[in-house]
Amino acid sequence: MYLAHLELTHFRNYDALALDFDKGINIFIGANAQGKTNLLEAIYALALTRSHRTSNDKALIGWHQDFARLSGDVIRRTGKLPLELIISKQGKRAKVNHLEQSKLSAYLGHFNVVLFAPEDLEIVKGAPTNRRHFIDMEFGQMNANYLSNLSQFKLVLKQRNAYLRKLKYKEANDLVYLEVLSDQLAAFGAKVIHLRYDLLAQMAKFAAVIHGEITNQREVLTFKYQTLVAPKILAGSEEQLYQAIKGIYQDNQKREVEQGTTLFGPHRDDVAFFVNDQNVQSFGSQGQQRTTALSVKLAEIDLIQAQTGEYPVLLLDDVLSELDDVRQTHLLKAFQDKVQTFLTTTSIDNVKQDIIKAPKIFNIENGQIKA
Ligand SMILES: Nc1ncnc2c1ncn2[C@@H]1O[C@H](COP(=O)(O)OP(=O)(O)OP(=O)(O)O)[C@@H](O)[C@H]1O
Repeated sequence: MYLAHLELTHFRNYDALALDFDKGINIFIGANAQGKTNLLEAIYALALTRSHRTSNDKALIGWHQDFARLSGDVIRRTGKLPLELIISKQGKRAKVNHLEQSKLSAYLGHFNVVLFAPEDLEIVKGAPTNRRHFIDMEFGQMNANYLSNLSQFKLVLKQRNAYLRKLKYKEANDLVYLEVLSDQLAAFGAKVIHLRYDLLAQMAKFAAVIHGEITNQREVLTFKYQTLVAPKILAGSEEQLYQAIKGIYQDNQKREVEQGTTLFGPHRDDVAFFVNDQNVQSFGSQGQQRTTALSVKLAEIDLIQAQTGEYPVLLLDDVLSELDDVRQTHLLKAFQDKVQTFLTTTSIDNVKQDIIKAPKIFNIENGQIKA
Protein backbone atom coordinates (compact mmCIF):
# COMPACT_ATOMS: atom_id res chain seq x y z
CA MET A 1 0.00 0.00 0.00
CA TYR A 2 1.06 3.59 -0.36
CA LEU A 3 -0.09 7.09 0.50
CA ALA A 4 -0.77 8.99 -2.70
CA HIS A 5 -2.16 12.22 -1.30
CA LEU A 6 -2.23 14.06 2.03
CA GLU A 7 -4.15 17.14 3.12
CA LEU A 8 -3.71 18.93 6.41
CA THR A 9 -5.72 21.73 7.98
CA HIS A 10 -4.57 23.38 11.23
CA PHE A 11 -2.22 20.47 11.98
CA ARG A 12 0.77 21.66 14.08
CA ASN A 13 2.51 24.36 11.98
CA TYR A 14 0.67 23.41 8.77
CA ASP A 15 -2.30 25.69 8.31
CA ALA A 16 -3.36 24.32 4.92
CA LEU A 17 -1.36 21.81 2.93
CA ALA A 18 -2.00 19.40 0.08
CA LEU A 19 0.74 17.10 -1.18
CA ASP A 20 1.06 14.29 -3.72
CA PHE A 21 3.62 11.62 -2.93
CA ASP A 22 5.73 9.22 -4.89
CA LYS A 23 5.27 5.46 -4.61
CA GLY A 24 9.00 5.09 -3.86
CA ILE A 25 11.12 7.30 -1.62
CA ASN A 26 9.97 10.75 -0.44
CA ILE A 27 12.47 12.98 1.35
CA PHE A 28 11.55 15.91 3.60
CA ILE A 29 14.51 18.28 3.87
CA GLY A 30 14.70 21.29 6.14
CA ALA A 31 16.54 23.01 8.96
CA ASN A 32 15.61 22.28 12.57
CA ALA A 33 12.08 23.08 13.76
CA GLN A 34 10.63 23.71 10.29
CA GLY A 35 8.04 20.93 10.35
CA LYS A 36 9.67 17.77 8.97
CA THR A 37 8.72 15.56 11.91
CA ASN A 38 5.29 17.20 12.01
CA LEU A 39 4.68 15.84 8.51
CA LEU A 40 5.75 12.29 9.45
CA GLU A 41 3.63 12.62 12.58
CA ALA A 42 0.64 13.56 10.40
CA ILE A 43 1.11 10.44 8.26
CA TYR A 44 1.51 8.32 11.41
CA ALA A 45 -1.62 9.84 12.97
CA LEU A 46 -3.64 9.34 9.78
CA ALA A 47 -2.77 5.64 10.09
CA LEU A 48 -2.98 5.11 13.84
CA THR A 49 -5.21 8.00 15.07
CA ARG A 50 -2.51 9.19 17.46
CA SER A 51 0.89 10.77 17.51
CA HIS A 52 4.09 8.78 17.99
CA ARG A 53 5.57 11.45 20.24
CA THR A 54 2.78 12.71 22.45
CA SER A 55 -0.28 11.22 24.06
CA ASN A 56 -1.82 14.69 24.19
CA ASP A 57 -3.93 14.91 21.04
CA LYS A 58 -4.58 18.61 21.58
CA ALA A 59 -0.90 19.35 20.97
CA LEU A 60 -1.51 18.37 17.33
CA ILE A 61 -4.01 21.17 16.77
CA GLY A 62 -2.45 24.35 15.35
CA TRP A 63 -2.06 27.12 17.88
CA HIS A 64 -5.18 29.30 18.28
CA GLN A 65 -7.28 26.79 16.32
CA ASP A 66 -10.17 24.57 17.44
CA PHE A 67 -9.51 21.49 15.37
CA ALA A 68 -7.03 19.74 13.11
CA ARG A 69 -8.11 17.81 10.02
CA LEU A 70 -5.99 15.18 8.32
CA SER A 71 -7.07 13.37 5.20
CA GLY A 72 -5.40 11.23 2.63
CA ASP A 73 -5.78 8.71 -0.15
CA VAL A 74 -4.24 5.35 0.54
CA ILE A 75 -3.79 3.10 -2.46
CA ARG A 76 -4.33 -0.51 -1.51
CA ARG A 77 -4.47 -3.62 -3.68
CA THR A 78 -8.24 -3.27 -3.61
CA GLY A 79 -8.10 0.34 -4.85
CA LYS A 80 -8.12 3.89 -3.50
CA LEU A 81 -9.21 4.32 0.10
CA PRO A 82 -9.90 7.85 1.39
CA LEU A 83 -9.22 8.28 5.11
CA GLU A 84 -9.98 11.24 7.36
CA LEU A 85 -9.24 12.10 10.96
CA ILE A 86 -10.56 15.15 12.77
CA ILE A 87 -9.03 16.06 16.10
CA SER A 88 -10.87 18.64 18.16
CA LYS A 89 -10.89 19.65 21.79
CA GLN A 90 -13.94 17.40 22.23
CA GLY A 91 -12.19 14.29 20.89
CA LYS A 92 -11.46 12.48 17.64
CA ARG A 93 -13.61 11.45 14.70
CA ALA A 94 -12.48 9.16 11.93
CA LYS A 95 -13.86 8.34 8.49
CA VAL A 96 -13.05 5.47 6.15
CA ASN A 97 -14.22 5.96 2.60
CA HIS A 98 -16.21 9.04 3.79
CA LEU A 99 -18.11 6.95 6.35
CA GLU A 100 -17.79 7.94 9.99
CA GLN A 101 -16.59 5.05 12.18
CA SER A 102 -18.41 4.54 15.47
CA LYS A 103 -15.20 3.41 17.18
CA LEU A 104 -11.60 4.38 16.50
CA SER A 105 -10.66 0.69 16.67
CA ALA A 106 -12.78 0.15 13.53
CA TYR A 107 -10.65 2.75 11.77
CA LEU A 108 -7.33 1.09 12.60
CA GLY A 109 -5.78 -1.36 10.18
CA HIS A 110 -6.79 0.38 6.94
CA PHE A 111 -3.46 2.16 6.62
CA ASN A 112 -0.37 0.49 8.11
CA VAL A 113 2.81 2.37 8.92
CA VAL A 114 6.12 1.50 10.54
CA LEU A 115 8.02 4.39 12.04
CA PHE A 116 11.70 4.30 12.91
CA ALA A 117 13.09 7.19 14.97
CA PRO A 118 16.18 7.64 17.18
CA GLU A 119 14.07 7.05 20.30
CA ASP A 120 13.34 3.50 19.10
CA LEU A 121 16.58 2.52 20.76
CA GLU A 122 14.44 2.51 23.90
CA ILE A 123 12.72 -0.65 22.62
CA VAL A 124 16.02 -2.38 23.31
CA LYS A 125 17.55 -0.25 26.07
CA GLY A 126 14.53 1.10 27.90
CA ALA A 127 12.10 -0.16 30.54
CA PRO A 128 9.66 -3.05 29.87
CA THR A 129 6.83 -0.56 29.41
CA ASN A 130 8.53 0.68 26.20
CA ARG A 131 8.53 -2.83 24.77
CA ARG A 132 4.93 -3.53 25.80
CA HIS A 133 3.80 -0.27 24.23
CA PHE A 134 5.67 -1.14 21.04
CA ILE A 135 4.21 -4.64 20.89
CA ASP A 136 0.66 -3.47 21.58
CA MET A 137 0.75 -0.63 19.04
CA GLU A 138 2.25 -2.77 16.31
CA PHE A 139 0.30 -5.96 16.84
CA GLY A 140 -2.86 -3.89 17.32
CA GLN A 141 -2.56 -2.23 13.91
CA MET A 142 -1.96 -5.50 12.06
CA ASN A 143 -4.32 -7.85 13.92
CA ALA A 144 -7.88 -6.76 14.77
CA ASN A 145 -8.31 -9.77 17.06
CA TYR A 146 -5.30 -8.69 19.13
CA LEU A 147 -6.61 -5.14 19.40
CA SER A 148 -10.07 -6.16 20.57
CA ASN A 149 -8.81 -8.70 23.13
CA LEU A 150 -6.28 -6.22 24.46
CA SER A 151 -8.88 -3.49 24.93
CA GLN A 152 -11.24 -5.94 26.70
CA PHE A 153 -8.36 -7.09 28.90
CA LYS A 154 -7.56 -3.48 29.83
CA LEU A 155 -11.19 -2.79 30.65
CA VAL A 156 -11.49 -5.78 33.01
CA LEU A 157 -8.06 -5.00 34.51
CA LYS A 158 -9.29 -1.54 35.44
CA GLN A 159 -12.43 -2.98 37.08
CA ARG A 160 -10.44 -5.65 38.90
CA ASN A 161 -7.87 -3.17 40.19
CA ALA A 162 -10.64 -0.87 41.40
CA TYR A 163 -12.28 -3.81 43.24
CA LEU A 164 -8.98 -5.04 44.71
CA ARG A 165 -8.46 -1.52 46.09
CA LYS A 166 -11.91 -1.62 47.66
CA LEU A 167 -11.15 -5.02 49.22
CA LYS A 168 -7.85 -3.71 50.53
CA TYR A 169 -9.52 -0.76 52.26
CA LYS A 170 -12.41 -2.96 53.44
CA GLU A 171 -14.95 -1.01 51.38
CA ALA A 172 -16.09 -4.33 49.88
CA ASN A 173 -15.90 -8.00 50.85
CA ASP A 174 -17.41 -10.05 48.03
CA LEU A 175 -14.70 -12.57 47.07
CA VAL A 176 -17.07 -14.33 44.66
CA TYR A 177 -17.26 -11.11 42.62
CA LEU A 178 -13.45 -10.95 42.65
CA GLU A 179 -13.38 -14.49 41.28
CA VAL A 180 -15.72 -13.52 38.45
CA LEU A 181 -13.40 -10.66 37.53
CA SER A 182 -10.33 -12.94 37.85
CA ASP A 183 -11.94 -15.45 35.54
CA GLN A 184 -12.69 -12.81 32.89
CA LEU A 185 -9.20 -11.36 33.21
CA ALA A 186 -7.63 -14.81 32.84
CA ALA A 187 -9.69 -15.44 29.70
CA PHE A 188 -8.73 -12.18 27.96
CA GLY A 189 -5.18 -12.41 29.31
CA ALA A 190 -4.79 -15.89 27.80
CA LYS A 191 -5.95 -14.62 24.40
CA VAL A 192 -3.54 -11.65 24.51
CA ILE A 193 -0.58 -13.79 25.60
CA HIS A 194 -1.37 -16.51 23.08
CA LEU A 195 -1.44 -13.99 20.20
CA ARG A 196 1.66 -12.17 21.48
CA TYR A 197 3.55 -15.44 21.64
CA ASP A 198 2.59 -16.34 18.10
CA LEU A 199 3.26 -12.89 16.59
CA LEU A 200 6.55 -12.49 18.49
CA ALA A 201 7.74 -15.87 17.21
CA GLN A 202 6.98 -14.79 13.62
CA MET A 203 8.62 -11.41 14.16
CA ALA A 204 11.71 -13.06 15.67
CA LYS A 205 12.19 -15.13 12.51
CA PHE A 206 12.09 -12.06 10.26
CA ALA A 207 14.32 -10.08 12.64
CA ALA A 208 16.93 -12.88 12.72
CA VAL A 209 17.23 -12.87 8.93
CA ILE A 210 17.56 -9.07 8.77
CA HIS A 211 20.04 -8.96 11.66
CA GLY A 212 22.14 -11.66 10.01
CA GLU A 213 22.26 -9.65 6.78
CA ILE A 214 23.18 -6.37 8.47
CA THR A 215 25.98 -7.98 10.51
CA ASN A 216 27.30 -10.13 7.69
CA GLN A 217 26.10 -13.24 9.60
CA ARG A 218 28.40 -12.44 12.54
CA GLU A 219 25.48 -12.03 14.94
CA VAL A 220 22.48 -14.21 15.68
CA LEU A 221 19.46 -12.35 17.08
CA THR A 222 16.86 -14.20 19.15
CA PHE A 223 13.84 -13.12 21.22
CA LYS A 224 12.63 -14.41 24.56
CA TYR A 225 9.06 -13.67 25.59
CA GLN A 226 8.86 -13.25 29.36
CA THR A 227 5.43 -13.75 30.83
CA LEU A 228 3.73 -15.13 33.92
CA VAL A 229 3.55 -18.77 32.85
CA ALA A 230 6.25 -21.37 32.22
CA PRO A 231 7.52 -21.76 28.60
CA LYS A 232 5.86 -25.20 28.29
CA ILE A 233 2.42 -23.77 29.02
CA LEU A 234 3.10 -20.78 26.81
CA ALA A 235 3.72 -23.09 23.88
CA GLY A 236 0.53 -25.06 24.64
CA SER A 237 -3.12 -24.32 23.90
CA GLU A 238 -5.04 -21.18 24.83
CA GLU A 239 -7.19 -23.29 27.19
CA GLN A 240 -4.08 -24.50 29.09
CA LEU A 241 -2.89 -20.93 29.31
CA TYR A 242 -6.26 -19.77 30.64
CA GLN A 243 -6.31 -22.51 33.31
CA ALA A 244 -2.76 -21.65 34.36
CA ILE A 245 -3.51 -17.92 34.70
CA LYS A 246 -6.71 -18.66 36.62
CA GLY A 247 -4.65 -20.81 39.00
CA ILE A 248 -2.16 -17.98 39.52
CA TYR A 249 -4.99 -15.59 40.48
CA GLN A 250 -6.41 -18.18 42.91
CA ASP A 251 -3.04 -18.88 44.52
CA ASN A 252 -2.21 -15.19 44.90
CA GLN A 253 -5.58 -13.82 45.89
CA LYS A 254 -4.46 -12.85 49.40
CA ARG A 255 -1.36 -11.05 48.13
CA GLU A 256 -3.26 -9.15 45.46
CA VAL A 257 -5.91 -8.02 47.96
CA GLU A 258 -3.17 -6.89 50.37
CA GLN A 259 -1.53 -4.86 47.63
CA GLY A 260 -4.82 -3.68 46.11
CA THR A 261 -3.73 -4.33 42.53
CA THR A 262 -3.34 -7.04 39.86
CA LEU A 263 0.21 -8.31 40.12
CA PHE A 264 0.09 -10.91 37.34
CA GLY A 265 -0.90 -10.69 33.69
CA PRO A 266 0.16 -9.58 30.24
CA HIS A 267 0.34 -5.98 31.50
CA ARG A 268 3.57 -7.07 33.23
CA ASP A 269 5.11 -8.96 30.28
CA ASP A 270 8.44 -8.24 28.66
CA VAL A 271 10.52 -9.46 25.75
CA ALA A 272 14.29 -9.82 25.92
CA PHE A 273 16.57 -9.64 22.89
CA PHE A 274 19.69 -11.79 22.69
CA VAL A 275 22.66 -11.41 20.34
CA ASN A 276 24.82 -14.52 20.19
CA ASP A 277 23.06 -15.67 23.38
CA GLN A 278 23.92 -12.52 25.34
CA ASN A 279 21.18 -10.20 26.52
CA VAL A 280 21.60 -7.07 24.37
CA GLN A 281 20.03 -4.78 26.94
CA SER A 282 22.59 -5.70 29.61
CA PHE A 283 25.64 -6.69 27.57
CA GLY A 284 25.24 -5.26 24.07
CA SER A 285 27.41 -2.44 22.77
CA GLN A 286 25.70 0.75 21.62
CA GLY A 287 26.14 -0.44 18.03
CA GLN A 288 24.60 -3.86 18.75
CA GLN A 289 21.68 -2.22 20.51
CA ARG A 290 21.11 0.06 17.51
CA THR A 291 21.30 -2.81 15.04
CA THR A 292 18.88 -4.82 17.17
CA ALA A 293 16.41 -1.91 17.26
CA LEU A 294 16.71 -1.59 13.48
CA SER A 295 16.26 -5.33 12.89
CA VAL A 296 13.21 -5.45 15.15
CA LYS A 297 11.64 -2.46 13.42
CA LEU A 298 12.34 -3.77 9.93
CA ALA A 299 10.95 -7.16 10.93
CA GLU A 300 7.71 -5.38 11.61
CA ILE A 301 7.48 -4.54 7.90
CA ASP A 302 7.66 -8.22 6.97
CA LEU A 303 5.27 -9.18 9.75
CA ILE A 304 2.64 -6.65 8.62
CA GLN A 305 3.02 -8.02 5.10
CA ALA A 306 2.57 -11.58 6.37
CA GLN A 307 -0.47 -10.63 8.47
CA THR A 308 -2.30 -8.32 6.08
CA GLY A 309 -1.00 -9.32 2.66
CA GLU A 310 0.36 -5.81 1.99
CA TYR A 311 3.52 -3.94 2.86
CA PRO A 312 3.11 -0.97 5.20
CA VAL A 313 4.52 2.50 4.60
CA LEU A 314 7.90 3.19 6.23
CA LEU A 315 8.55 6.47 8.08
CA LEU A 316 12.17 7.27 8.97
CA ASP A 317 12.54 10.23 11.28
CA ASP A 318 16.04 11.64 11.34
CA VAL A 319 17.76 8.28 11.56
CA LEU A 320 20.11 8.33 8.60
CA SER A 321 22.80 10.46 10.23
CA GLU A 322 22.85 7.98 13.14
CA LEU A 323 23.41 4.92 10.98
CA ASP A 324 26.69 3.85 9.48
CA ASP A 325 26.92 3.09 5.75
CA VAL A 326 26.22 -0.63 6.07
CA ARG A 327 23.06 -0.12 8.09
CA GLN A 328 21.88 2.79 5.94
CA THR A 329 22.44 0.82 2.76
CA HIS A 330 20.51 -2.12 4.18
CA LEU A 331 17.67 0.09 5.33
CA LEU A 332 17.23 1.87 2.04
CA LYS A 333 18.00 -0.99 -0.27
CA ALA A 334 16.09 -3.84 1.30
CA PHE A 335 12.68 -2.30 0.88
CA GLN A 336 12.95 0.40 -1.73
CA ASP A 337 11.08 -1.39 -4.49
CA LYS A 338 8.45 -2.80 -2.15
CA VAL A 339 7.79 -0.19 0.50
CA GLN A 340 6.87 3.47 0.13
CA THR A 341 9.29 5.40 2.34
CA PHE A 342 9.22 8.88 3.86
CA LEU A 343 12.38 10.19 5.44
CA THR A 344 13.37 13.43 7.11
CA THR A 345 16.82 14.95 7.09
CA THR A 346 18.43 18.32 7.62
CA SER A 347 20.65 17.85 4.57
CA ILE A 348 20.57 15.71 1.47
CA ASP A 349 24.26 15.02 2.16
CA ASN A 350 23.13 12.64 4.95
CA VAL A 351 21.47 10.40 2.40
CA LYS A 352 23.49 7.81 0.49
CA GLN A 353 22.05 8.93 -2.82
CA ASP A 354 23.85 6.37 -4.97
CA ILE A 355 21.50 3.65 -3.71
CA ILE A 356 18.24 5.59 -3.97
CA LYS A 357 16.34 5.57 -7.22
CA ALA A 358 14.94 9.03 -8.06
CA PRO A 359 13.49 10.18 -4.74
CA LYS A 360 10.82 12.88 -4.59
CA ILE A 361 12.18 15.81 -2.61
CA PHE A 362 10.20 18.26 -0.50
CA ASN A 363 12.00 21.29 0.92
CA ILE A 364 10.34 22.42 4.11
CA GLU A 365 10.51 25.90 5.55
CA ASN A 366 8.37 27.02 8.45
CA GLY A 367 5.34 24.89 7.67
CA GLN A 368 5.52 25.56 3.92
CA ILE A 369 6.77 23.37 1.11
CA LYS A 370 9.18 25.21 -1.16
CA ALA A 371 9.74 24.12 -4.74
N1 LIG B 1 0.46 22.78 17.74
C1 LIG B 1 1.30 23.53 17.02
N2 LIG B 1 0.86 24.60 16.30
C2 LIG B 1 1.70 25.33 15.56
N3 LIG B 1 3.04 25.09 15.48
C3 LIG B 1 3.53 24.05 16.15
C4 LIG B 1 2.70 23.22 16.96
N4 LIG B 1 3.47 22.26 17.52
C5 LIG B 1 4.73 22.47 17.08
N5 LIG B 1 4.78 23.56 16.27
C6 LIG B 1 5.96 24.10 15.57
O1 LIG B 1 6.49 23.09 14.72
C7 LIG B 1 7.89 23.26 14.62
C8 LIG B 1 8.60 21.94 14.92
O2 LIG B 1 8.44 21.12 13.83
P1 LIG B 1 9.09 19.66 13.78
O3 LIG B 1 9.03 19.03 15.11
O4 LIG B 1 8.45 18.99 12.63
O5 LIG B 1 10.60 20.02 13.50
P2 LIG B 1 11.63 19.35 12.52
O6 LIG B 1 11.60 20.08 11.21
O7 LIG B 1 11.42 17.89 12.49
O8 LIG B 1 12.97 19.74 13.24
P3 LIG B 1 14.14 18.85 13.90
O9 LIG B 1 15.08 18.59 12.76
O10 LIG B 1 14.70 19.80 14.91
O11 LIG B 1 13.52 17.64 14.49
C9 LIG B 1 8.30 24.29 15.63
O12 LIG B 1 8.55 25.48 14.92
C10 LIG B 1 7.08 24.43 16.53
O13 LIG B 1 6.97 25.72 17.03
